[in-house]
Amino acid sequence: MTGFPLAAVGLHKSFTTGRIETPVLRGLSLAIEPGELTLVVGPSGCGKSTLLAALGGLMRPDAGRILAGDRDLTQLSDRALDRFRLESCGFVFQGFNLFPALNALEQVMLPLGHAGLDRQEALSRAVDCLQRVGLAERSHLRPMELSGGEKQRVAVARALAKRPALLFADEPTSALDKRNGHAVGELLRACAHEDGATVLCVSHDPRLIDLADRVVAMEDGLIQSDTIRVDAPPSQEGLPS
Ligand SMILES: Nc1ncnc2c1ncn2[C@@H]1O[C@H](COP(=O)(O)OP(=O)(O)OP(=O)(O)O)[C@@H](O)[C@H]1O
Repeated sequence: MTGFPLAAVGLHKSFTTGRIETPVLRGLSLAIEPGELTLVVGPSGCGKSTLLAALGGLMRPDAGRILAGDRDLTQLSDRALDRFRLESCGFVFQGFNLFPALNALEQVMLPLGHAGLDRQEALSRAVDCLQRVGLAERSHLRPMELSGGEKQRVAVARALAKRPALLFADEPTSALDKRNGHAVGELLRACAHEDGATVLCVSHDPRLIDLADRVVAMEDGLIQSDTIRVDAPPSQEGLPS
């Protein structure tokens, strides 16, 4: 699905633990575009995941607006926000969020069923995406039988299979070796460049900087720098299956 512009306008978010209120986003504004892989980098705790959660409609900010195409997510009811996520968003979470009882193929197929695809189409997309992340031979295995890196690749396949307009990935290569990390980065980039999705990725991984169209650096809940990259990406290495 082709993406659409997404913008945070003056976002504020604080978390309160006991009596201590910690401001995490401090009036942050950022606009990202379809067809681009935007990478958000910055020190641990600076608010990257909080920004991603807000832009993906997973968390409501305390103040500010989130414009997704022609909608302001902060004005939507919980139900409308759930629908927005279901229809438009794919997520790769830091903790992978896989279901213990499902094998890799079922993990990828499940959200496709929720999105209304028939079983045959869901199966064909799931098989294709598991192959693209190099897991064709391991699609019958459950999370407890998979390595951390394999689980992460299942989570990536699940998000890609949905062909979302907006793709959010939080540290999607943290458990991956050089080759698989690069290949997942290439897949995120292809999702933006070939499918036209709006792709936002949060990462410490320097391999992704080379693949990103734009690198946004955060510090203390604000944008510190915003760099459009013009370098040609390295060639695709492909994945073992
Ligand atoms: N639900 C929450 N309740 C309380 N504090 C939270 C919550 N979520 C995040 N925080 C705090 O907000 C701050 C920013 O967290 P966030 O996960 O956005 O940072 P980050 O830049 O993504 O960090 P990392 O690179 O380590 O993942 C941290 O101090 C974190 O402890």
